[in-house]
Amino acid sequence: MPTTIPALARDLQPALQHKLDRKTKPMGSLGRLEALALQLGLIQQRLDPQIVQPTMLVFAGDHGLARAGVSPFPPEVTPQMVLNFLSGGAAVNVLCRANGLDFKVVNAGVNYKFAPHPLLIDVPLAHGTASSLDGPAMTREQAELALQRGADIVAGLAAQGCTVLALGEMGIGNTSAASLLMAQLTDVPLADCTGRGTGHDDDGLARKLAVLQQVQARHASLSAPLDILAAVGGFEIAMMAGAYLAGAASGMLLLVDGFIATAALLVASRINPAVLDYCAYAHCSGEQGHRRLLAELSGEPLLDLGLRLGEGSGAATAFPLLRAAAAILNEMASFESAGVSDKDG
Ligand SMILES: Cc1cc2ncn([C@H]3O[C@H](COP(=O)(O)O)[C@@H](O)[C@H]3O)c2cc1C
Ligand SMILES: O=C(O)c1cccnc1
Repeated sequence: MPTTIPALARDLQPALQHKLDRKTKPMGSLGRLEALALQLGLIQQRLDPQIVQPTMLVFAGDHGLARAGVSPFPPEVTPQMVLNFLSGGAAVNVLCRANGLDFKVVNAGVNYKFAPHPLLIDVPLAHGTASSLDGPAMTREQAELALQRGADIVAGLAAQGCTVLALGEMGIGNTSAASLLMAQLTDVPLADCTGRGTGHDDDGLARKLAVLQQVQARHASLSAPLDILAAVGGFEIAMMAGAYLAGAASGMLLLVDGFIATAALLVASRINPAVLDYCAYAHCSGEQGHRRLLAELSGEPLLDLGLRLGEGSGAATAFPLLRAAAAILNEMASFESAGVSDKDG
């Protein structure tokens, strides 16, 4: 498991800032696009950062807890949606095509036997996690293996030259796992970490919270991030945590999606906080808890569109902002090159 993530070297910051400041615009007038450009330059350690083979990986896994009624949707939707991803019809497919991201699905542990497919990376750890109501969702060994598999997939992308990685997820019941992870790894009360997921009404939300309180009580004694991850799952979240760590270790910019993707990042950041230097936060999800979770990580979302889907849909939507940031740095004229007068002369 890659635990060595180089701290972001800041030596290039003055030169990058100067390059941005000499562009034909009032200083700072491109706002957060300038901050994004600076971050991309620092991550790549170059004044002309390049977006190469930007890739969306959607990790899918089933959750034993889903049988306890924590989601309004049945667990069968997880494999059905994976098949939808493979045929290119889901929201994330459409948004990746619209915005020029490569797309792959990772079977991290879905309760289904998939036929081989060019878009599928089929590396399941099991046919879904056990219910965290009855015991740990997975063994500690499975959690470690999941981190490693996620990391290995991303190391493969890095070898192909990928510089921007977005992660998405699919797994009925996974807002529950994400809420439990957040409550256990931060000081935020479980009720503030728990939302409507795929659309619970008030009664459904109350039932979900009651189940999650039982799960939390069962695992309350745990404090090590890997133990907590193993206790509440899921396989897709664990592989995403490993993927973030490997992406940072390879010097990729990591585009973070919604509530579940950010919960996976929270786990990764408790393993190695340096991962956070490599992250840009695509959006603030409508899911209760996400705004607070972003604040815990000091993450400022780029967009706030009321999206509450997951799959990587928010990351795919925000990706063009990254292209815009790189284009500003690489293609805009400077006061000198364009012969435009700067203020005071
Ligand atoms: C058709 C459909 C497509 C989805 N795409 C993402 N999710 C999202 O909903 C699930 C989490 O919500 P909960 O915890 O309430 O089950 C995840 O699979 C997530 O990615 C979907 C959910 C559904 C029903
Ligand atoms: O923000 C998310 O990732 C999210 C929110 C609701 C349901 N599924 C995912």
